[in-house]
Amino acid sequence: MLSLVLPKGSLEKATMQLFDAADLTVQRASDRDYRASIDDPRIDRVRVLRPQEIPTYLEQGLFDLGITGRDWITETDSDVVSLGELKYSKATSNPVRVIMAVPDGAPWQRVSDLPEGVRISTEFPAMTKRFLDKHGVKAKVVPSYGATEAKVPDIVDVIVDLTETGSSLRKNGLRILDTLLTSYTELVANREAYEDTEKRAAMEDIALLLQGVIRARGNVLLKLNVAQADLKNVLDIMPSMSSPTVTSLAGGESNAVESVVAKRGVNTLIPALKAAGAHDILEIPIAKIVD
Ligand SMILES: Nc1ncnc2c1ncn2[C@@H]1O[C@H](COP(=O)(O)OP(=O)(O)OP(=O)(O)O)[C@@H](O)[C@H]1O
Ligand SMILES: O=P(O)(O)OC[C@H]1O[C@H](OP(=O)(O)OP(=O)(O)O)[C@H](O)[C@@H]1O
Ligand SMILES: [Mg+2]
Repeated sequence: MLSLVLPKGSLEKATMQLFDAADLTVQRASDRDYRASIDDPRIDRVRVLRPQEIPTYLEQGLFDLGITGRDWITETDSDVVSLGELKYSKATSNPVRVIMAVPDGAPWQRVSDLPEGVRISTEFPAMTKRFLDKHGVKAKVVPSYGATEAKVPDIVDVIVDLTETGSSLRKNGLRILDTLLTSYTELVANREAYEDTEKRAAMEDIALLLQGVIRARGNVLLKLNVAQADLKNVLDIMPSMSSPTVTSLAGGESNAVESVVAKRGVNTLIPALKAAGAHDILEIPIAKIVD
């Protein structure tokens, strides 16, 4: 029923992993296979394409639903409907930023310091021109097709590029002057398809599954048993999403407690729970959390 377009490149691996974890496994013969399928009654066609082109194809109605970065939606100024941010990038769950950067030793401290005729290389010429206009800077914007950091200081004076971990900027001796955009990966739809009741329901189902996986990341389920006398001590230190579930065990003075907790911190939490009187402690991975 829905046609779906997924990003090739930086987001490809993380997107395939997300769909797999959402029980929407993308089937394809190899990573060179750009026509894929998903064994799901709501999805009838899957294509893998460059994220730069995805907003335009969605706007034109060539696909109903897709995944791309907010950076390319902004750059192409496409009229699409967002079904929400999906919090993952190439390497982390943090957003990427479109930044303006200059060599460490450059004399400029802010955008308005840039002299007339300054040369700027970028994969985002439209966004860069809008930003320069806002700051009243007249520059020569040169389109880049990648490896943008390598072009300063000899080919251009300034770059506008993406940064995620900051490692490319550090390796190339660059300093951030300003941020043009903070960009998450997004689930986006064609406007007309989104207005169709059945298609919208299918899109929302898919969004729910994908968000459920993202929400579960970094969390685990802890289950334990504790005697009635120690219950309060255990509950005092047990974190939870809302409040821990407490069930009394058959025939006695003992309780089972379960709670969703952040994985980070479990290394200190489990010994603390044990010291507070908990026993039979289980740590269980969670596939999805749907609010
Ligand atoms: N660390 C990252 N570096 C680059 N893009 C990222 C990163 N994390 C997420 N993205 C997103 O992935 C998309 C990158 O698209 P792009 O077409 O440039 O792919 P690419 O992987 O950079 O391809 P190539 O390696 O050929 O440059 C953008 O929407 C961008 O926001
Ligand atoms: O902050 P970081 O974690 O270092 O990530 C940002 C880098 O990743 C992207 O490059 P990409 O791999 O797309 O290569 P390209 O420049 O050739 O497009 C982007 O253009 C930056 O160079
Ligand atoms: Mg790139």
